[in-house]
Amino acid sequence: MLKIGITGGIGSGKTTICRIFEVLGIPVFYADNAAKSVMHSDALLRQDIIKGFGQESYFETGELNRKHISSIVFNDAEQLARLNALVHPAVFRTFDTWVALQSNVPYVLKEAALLFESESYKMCDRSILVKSPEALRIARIIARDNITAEEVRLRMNRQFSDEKKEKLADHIIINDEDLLLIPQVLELHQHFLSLSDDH
Ligand SMILES: CC(C)(COP(=O)(O)OP(=O)(O)OC[C@H]1O[C@@H](n2cnc3c(N)ncnc32)[C@H](O)[C@@H]1O)[C@@H](O)C(=O)NCCC(=O)NCCS
Ligand SMILES: Nc1ncnc2c1ncn2[C@@H]1O[C@H](COP(=O)(O)OP(=O)(O)OP(=O)(O)O)[C@@H](O)[C@H]1O
Repeated sequence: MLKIGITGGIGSGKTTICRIFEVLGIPVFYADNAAKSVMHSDALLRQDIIKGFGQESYFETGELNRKHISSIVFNDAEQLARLNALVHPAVFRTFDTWVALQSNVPYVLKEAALLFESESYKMCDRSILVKSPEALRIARIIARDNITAEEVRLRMNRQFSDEKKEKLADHIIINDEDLLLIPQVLELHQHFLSLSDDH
C-alpha cells in the first residue's frame, strides 16, 4: 500500500486539504486524533500520563484535560519530549493496524503535525508539506480554537521551521489567500495514482 504523509505547521490547513483527498475516495489517518484517542483508551498510557503530568491530566469524567497538559508541555521542551515518547509509539502502532485494514484503494494519507519531527515520514513513501504564511496561520487558529496568539506561537516554536521541513518534503501545497487548493490537490492525486500503478 502506497503511504503518503502530509504535514504542515499549526493552522497551515492540513485537515482542510485532507478533506479534499477524502472526497476523491482516499482514506486519511489523522495522527492528532489518533493520539487523543489512545490517550483516552489505552489504560497503561493513561497511568503513565497521570504519573508524569499529574492527576489533573484527566477530568473526573475520564476526558483528557488538554489545557492542563498543554500548559505543561508547550512551555517546556523536556516535558514535551517525555509526552511525545509516551504517545508517539502508540500512534505508530495504531497507524500500522489501520493501514492493514485498507483495501481496494490506490494509496492512503497520514496526516501528522509532526511527520518530520517524529521521523515518521521515513515510514511513508512520499511526503507533502502544506505551507501557509505565519500570520494567516495564527489568525486561522485564533478564529478556530479558544487559544491566544501567544499559545499558538509556543506550539510553533516546538515544531521545525518551514525551511527545514521543505528540505525533507517531496511535494508542497501552498495554502495562502492567492492559490486555489483543489487544482493543487488534483495534480498530486493524479501523480500518486500513477505511482500506485507502478507499485
Ligand atoms: C497537548 C495536547 C493534549 C493538546 O491538545 P489540543 O487539542 O489543544 O491540540 P491538538 O492535539 O488538536 O493539536 C493541535 C496542533 O498543536 C500542535 N501540536 C500538538 N502536539 C504537539 C507536539 N507534541 N509538538 C508540537 N506541536 C504539537 C500541532 O500543530 C497540532 O496540529 C495534544 O496536542 C497532545 O496530546 N499532544 C501530544 C501528542 C502529539 O504529539 N500529538 C500530535 C501528533 S501525533
Ligand atoms: N484555504 C482556506 N480558506 C479559508 N479557510 C481556511 C483555508 N485553509 C484552512 N482554513 C481554515 O483555517 C483553520 C485551520 O485549518 P486546518 O484545521 O485545516 O489546519 P491544520 O493544519 O489541520 O491545523 P492544526 O495544525 O491545528 O491541526 C480551519 O478553521 C480552516 O477551516
